[in-house]
Amino acid sequence: MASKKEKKNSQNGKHASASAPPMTLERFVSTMLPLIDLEKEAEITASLDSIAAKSTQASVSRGSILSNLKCADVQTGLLGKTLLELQPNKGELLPPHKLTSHDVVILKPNKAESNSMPLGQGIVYRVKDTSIIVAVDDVPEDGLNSPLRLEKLANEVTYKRMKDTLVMLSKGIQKGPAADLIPILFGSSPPLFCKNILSFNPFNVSLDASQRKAVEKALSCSHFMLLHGPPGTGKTTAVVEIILQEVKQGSKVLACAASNVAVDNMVERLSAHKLKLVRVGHPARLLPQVLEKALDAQVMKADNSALANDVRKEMKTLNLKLLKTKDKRSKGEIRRELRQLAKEERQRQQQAVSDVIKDADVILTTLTGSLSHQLQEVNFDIVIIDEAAQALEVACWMAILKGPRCILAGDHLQLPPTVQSVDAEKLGLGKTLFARLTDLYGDAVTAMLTMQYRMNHFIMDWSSKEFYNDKLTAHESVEDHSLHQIDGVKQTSTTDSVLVLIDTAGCDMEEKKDEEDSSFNEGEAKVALAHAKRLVESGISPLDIGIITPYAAQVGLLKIMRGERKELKDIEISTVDGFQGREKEAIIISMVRSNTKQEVGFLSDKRRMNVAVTRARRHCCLVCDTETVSTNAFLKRLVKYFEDNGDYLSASEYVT
Ligand SMILES: Nc1ncnc2c1ncn2[C@@H]1O[C@H](COP(=O)(O)OP(=O)(O)OP(=O)(O)O)[C@@H](O)[C@H]1O
Repeated sequence: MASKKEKKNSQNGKHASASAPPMTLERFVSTMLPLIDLEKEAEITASLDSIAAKSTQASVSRGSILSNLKCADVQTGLLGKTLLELQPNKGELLPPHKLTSHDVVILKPNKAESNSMPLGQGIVYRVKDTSIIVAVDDVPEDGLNSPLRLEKLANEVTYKRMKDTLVMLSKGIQKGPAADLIPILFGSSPPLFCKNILSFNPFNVSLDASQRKAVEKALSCSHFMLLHGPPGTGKTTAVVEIILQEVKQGSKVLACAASNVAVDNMVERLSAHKLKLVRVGHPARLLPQVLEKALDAQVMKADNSALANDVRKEMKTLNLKLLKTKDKRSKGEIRRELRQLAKEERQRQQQAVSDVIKDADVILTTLTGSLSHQLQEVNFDIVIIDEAAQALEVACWMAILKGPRCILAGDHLQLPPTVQSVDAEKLGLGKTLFARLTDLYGDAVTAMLTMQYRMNHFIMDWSSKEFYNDKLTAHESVEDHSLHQIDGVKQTSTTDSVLVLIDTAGCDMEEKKDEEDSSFNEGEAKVALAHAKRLVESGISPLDIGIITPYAAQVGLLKIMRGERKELKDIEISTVDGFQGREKEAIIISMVRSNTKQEVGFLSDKRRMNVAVTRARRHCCLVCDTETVSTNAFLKRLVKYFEDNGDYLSASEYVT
């Protein structure tokens, strides 16, 4: 039997069949509204406890509360935010917990009742083994010297904004800047492109032919375009060029992605150019290297902010005067003056924000961020969404409604966004706009990038044939690169090979299941670590090696089995899903499934295997039971490809 999670993920592999009726705006809104609620509930159940409803003790044991902390440090400096560093009151290490960077948290006295008022609210900025740092707007006046606890809050903003967007879509937003675009994205009128394809002078002179074509198509689209970027083909490079060209033509651009990291990646790439960039988002959620582009940083430098500061100083003096004044009438006058100044301070602050936003060429934010209050009244000439195939369609609409044109960049043949609710997934929440528009309009609206800059051609060819109609070409700088060409690496049979298949069939390495129904395979873990050790012994840096597997339980097992072995400490071990968008010189894939029933579970989701194999630059090693996995036709082709084009080894050679 496939596990619940596998069933959920196998749904991911399906696109709407050609015969499915095209989605209408009305059906989209009515289908999605309840699914957003389902997803919100699933997220809360999965990672949080409803704090009021459940006991604090239960939350502590599930890790959504960190208790018995002390405030070890208070620092200002993160663009006006204060960083509180909290450490365990007893012992050195924080207990196991589920708080991660960017979570919204509240701070309470350790013994406070579960429904008591918090001392403050903030965003988790950093999590270390020994402490957790939280960014808050205001330092609590007292309470920091006593034991504290942190509680994770459900981040309901995204869900609320998605619902607001659906309501806007259903209620006459058709009059807004995206009025003409909306019916096109639902298939009721066709998208247009300028007849004369615009030629352009590239800022990046090394753009390849497919990237140039994609930029031309983007510049000439009157409504929307899909930029299809298979692994390593320079999708973000093309997106950056499109943004630069649009700004050159006088457009105001909104550039978004679902994740903060992907947005910051665009900010970093654009920073080298003379552009007025503004990154909208909470400073605690931004990478340190892009902080100077943050809205808060630029607002602090604005004239109106300086004036607002002067007003605040004046208010401080008046407040002191108020304390000393006894006369009732004078007190009344001071209060009136204070109210007036408070109003002025607010207006100047708002003016400073809107000046910075108005002056910007490009605003960069997450899809959720595009509905933040600072952007409420702001419209754009074009909306560009990177990693659009990893974003929920509803989330994309938050940004799309802000402009008459949009470019969606992504690859629907890699993994889609994770949907936590099995029911919401089944009912279509995970179907992306990118995939839907590919089904609806296909090549007419798509520019595909075809030159890839990551993989040796042996690694690429399988993916190219299986997914991209054999259209990919490896750039000469990578097509034949192999591990032994890296400085300091010995030439051995392992570093010479690009593809390696290690077969566990007949080696007594059956899978097992943990209590959460996730599969693991001890024999395979041993083999994967042994192969990693061989690579390290040949001189490959452990930082250049990744071990990836579809199963969370196998990740846990691999980490336990690696233990304290120093030579393997820096090897990254992760699920395939957690590795999307990343790369390593050498990738070892542990497929896990090995059983007499010949079940392959969610290994059969083609997109997951596409992501797994295409993370590797120079060396890809597949560890699997060929007998079990070959029962699936797609996996059988993968195994055969490795057998035909790489080295075939038996797992018994690794575990003598
Ligand atoms: N025209 C080009 N000439 C040389 N190198 C390029 C070119 N385009 C992209 N690259 C290189 O290819 C790599 C991948 O580029 P980029 O990050 O833009 O790709 P991506 O498609 O967004 O990545 P991913 O596959 O992770 O989604 C980068 O190292 C980039 O410098």
